[in-house]
Amino acid sequence: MNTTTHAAGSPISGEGNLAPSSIGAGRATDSSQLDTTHGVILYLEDIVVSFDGFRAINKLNLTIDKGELRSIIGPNGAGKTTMMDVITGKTRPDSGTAFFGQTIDLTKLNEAQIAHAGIGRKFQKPTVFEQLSVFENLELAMKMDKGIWTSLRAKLSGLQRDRINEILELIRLTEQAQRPSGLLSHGQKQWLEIGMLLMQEPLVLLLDEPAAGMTDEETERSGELFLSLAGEYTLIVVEHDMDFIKQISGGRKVTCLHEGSVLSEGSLEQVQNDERVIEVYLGR
Ligand SMILES: Nc1ncnc2c1ncn2[C@@H]1O[C@H](COP(=O)(O)OP(=O)(O)OP(=O)(O)O)[C@@H](O)[C@H]1O
Repeated sequence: MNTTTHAAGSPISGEGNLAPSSIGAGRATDSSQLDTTHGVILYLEDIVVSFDGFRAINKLNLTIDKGELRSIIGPNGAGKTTMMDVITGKTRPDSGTAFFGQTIDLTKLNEAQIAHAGIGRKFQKPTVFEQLSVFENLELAMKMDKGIWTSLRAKLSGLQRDRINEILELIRLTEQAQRPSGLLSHGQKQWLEIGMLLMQEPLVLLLDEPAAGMTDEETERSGELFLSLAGEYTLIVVEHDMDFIKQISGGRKVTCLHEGSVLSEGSLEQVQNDERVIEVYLGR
């Protein structure tokens, strides 16, 4: 489920009218400024989110290490979207602890402040500026805080141009740089949006069902992209496509949510063989 508004759970709005939904409102924290002394970049403890008395998140505990590529799975309604809403400040938890690094209390910040601190989110539906070229979309993402038209008119420095070219390579859209982004395939739009997130130099990227609607080839390319980003960035990927999870997880941890808390966590093999996961999610 990908609601943009919440009936309860203390909605905190903050997205501008012109900005695509994945774009945060400013520069990210320098990675050297974030205190990850114990290797932990995101720490959720006993998080509870209720909607009219129903606990969508029920004493959720989750610890993500810096540089991790964590896959989150679970049946519909397990609380995956709500968990991301809590991390990004879209929904304020009723109770519990949520820390970014050792010192940044996410429950005290709004969406824009959290984006600024270095947590970027990509929603399922690509929201690029279709009339603008791929290059211009990346350019805008970098300079969003100045406003759209000022941004487009302002001259790029050599360093900024290099950065855009670097991202174009990474998302494999160098050859499409001058094309209007509306002409890209669904998969290419998704990569462009990831590129737009990267322009803001986030430390953590939250990705909601990134493989949805992609061809097999695009899905595989996305997997390669995520694997190349892990380490330098921390990625949290919510996904239902088990082949994709298999590609990106390797020996990495996978978390299965159910009824608002962690049902199982471990390697994909461990989670897939967990009787409780088979029961509620994977089936026999
Ligand atoms: N704004 C809301 N008001 C009331 N109930 C809500 C609201 N948002 C989510 N819920 C409920 O909370 C539970 C968790 O929903 P959530 O969208 O987080 O699950 P999910 O794991 O992301 O599911 P899916 O895989 O279908 O996207 C569901 O039962 C959902 O109906």
